[in-house]
Amino acid sequence: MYNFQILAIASLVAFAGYVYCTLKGPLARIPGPWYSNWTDLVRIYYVLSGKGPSYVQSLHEKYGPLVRVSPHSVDVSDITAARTVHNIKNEFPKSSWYYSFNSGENLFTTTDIPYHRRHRRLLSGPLSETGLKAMIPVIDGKIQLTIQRMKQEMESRGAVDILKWWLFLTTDVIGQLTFGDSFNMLETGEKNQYIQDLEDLAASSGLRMAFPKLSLLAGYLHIPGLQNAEVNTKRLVAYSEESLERHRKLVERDPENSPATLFSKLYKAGEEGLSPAELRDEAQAYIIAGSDTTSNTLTYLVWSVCRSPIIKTKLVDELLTVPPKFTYDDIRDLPYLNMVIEETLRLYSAAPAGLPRIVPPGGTDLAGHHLPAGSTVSTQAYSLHRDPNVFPRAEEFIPERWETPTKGMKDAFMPFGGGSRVCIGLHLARMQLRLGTARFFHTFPRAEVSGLEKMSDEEMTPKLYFLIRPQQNRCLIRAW
Ligand code: HEM
Repeated sequence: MYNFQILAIASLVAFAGYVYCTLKGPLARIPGPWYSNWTDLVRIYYVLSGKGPSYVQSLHEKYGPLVRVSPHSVDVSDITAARTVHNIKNEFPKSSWYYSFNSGENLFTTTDIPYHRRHRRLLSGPLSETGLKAMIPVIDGKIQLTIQRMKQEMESRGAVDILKWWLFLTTDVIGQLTFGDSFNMLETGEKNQYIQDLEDLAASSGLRMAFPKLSLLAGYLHIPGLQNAEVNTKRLVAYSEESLERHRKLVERDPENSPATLFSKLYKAGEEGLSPAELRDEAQAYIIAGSDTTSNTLTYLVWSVCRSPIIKTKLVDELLTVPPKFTYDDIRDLPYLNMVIEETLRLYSAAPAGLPRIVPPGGTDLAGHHLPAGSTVSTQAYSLHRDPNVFPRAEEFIPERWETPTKGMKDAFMPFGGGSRVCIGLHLARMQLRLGTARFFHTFPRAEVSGLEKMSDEEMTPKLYFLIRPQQNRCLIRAW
């Protein structure tokens, strides 16, 4: 009986301590729903249902620009605060959550600032606009092949699944530019093992990101999605190692005649290059970050344009002003084409969810509140791009809003992130978006949304995971 009393008192004291710490916790005074002070489970529920960003946006609408989303993290939608968090000096490092992507340590996942600086310095040149010039013929060749394959599918099926073909395009492009060897999905019309593995990984990514610590134990716990992640990752790593080694040997043997890649000049290790293991892990980052992002953007762009005859006519009329055998230089600066791209990146940001960062030593003041060192602060493009004061009629697709963008619009626009961790592939992405859109509407000026196979507009309401995607993973267009 005596022992029971001691246990009861100890439990009561522990519980009171927990309540006290929670109510006096460092983020307890930040506005937010009461439960977010106690548990992360509600947020996780929405993340797993593909509604994380819209849930956080609903909290901003209710509680203001800084909102507590879990006991240890906040999200900020204030534009000045977002630019402070994503600054060029890397003062708010990425949180270790990025390691749950299971792609090793690379430019995208690393939290180590000196490592990031060195890799970014070495990898930026080939992905700059100038560095990419030499790659344009390869990229354009693959885009023209994509259009040809779309035409064939249109003839045999009566509609084209543009999501499928844009994904084959962007994956073949990044494969070619990374390994010097395409995945040949445009040619075969099928996904290979590498892409299957990537897709399986993406399917379990919600679970891994919602419960990052669980994925570390995946080898010991028999949880279906998580266990496969280990197998998929091993196969992806092996593929990258073999492909890079093959290309490295080719470059050694015949440097003049081997296909140039984004890594060609980095094969030598040491200060001026990256080791084989480092290159392998960067290859993973490129393939993962450089495929679905661009293909989903192209898909939402074509679908949005096809839904509006006025927008489509304006775009097609502009494309008729360039020579029939146009090159990238002919279309690069077409005003309306670029407005359509900006509006797609705003409304259908490929990476709409929170980008978590750690508050540096000394803490910080954001949007009128103090955040202590070590807490997690996120910003999400989904909210920044829907600020009604900056983007009136924010839920509507209006390319014309980019005709004379205000400073507020430019500051709030963060589809590629910002500061020192801004997307390194943004020039490559823009190149594919411009050429892909121009070639598509030049070839199919009367394209419209198809109703074949029960395709509906509701299907295109995006699932909002870390990346955006249509509900049924397809988008049928009558391309003619
Ligand atoms: C429309 C297409 C794309 C979108 C919307 C997009 C979006 C983003 C965003 C939002 C980030 C920042 C993530 C963060 O701060 O947590 C990022 C980083 C990154 N992206 Fe992209 N991306 C696109 C295309 C590409 C392509 C084609 C590549 C291929 C090279 C790529 C490679 C990367 C890498 C390596 C990083 C990490 C950069 C660093 O931390 O220094 N992305 N991207």
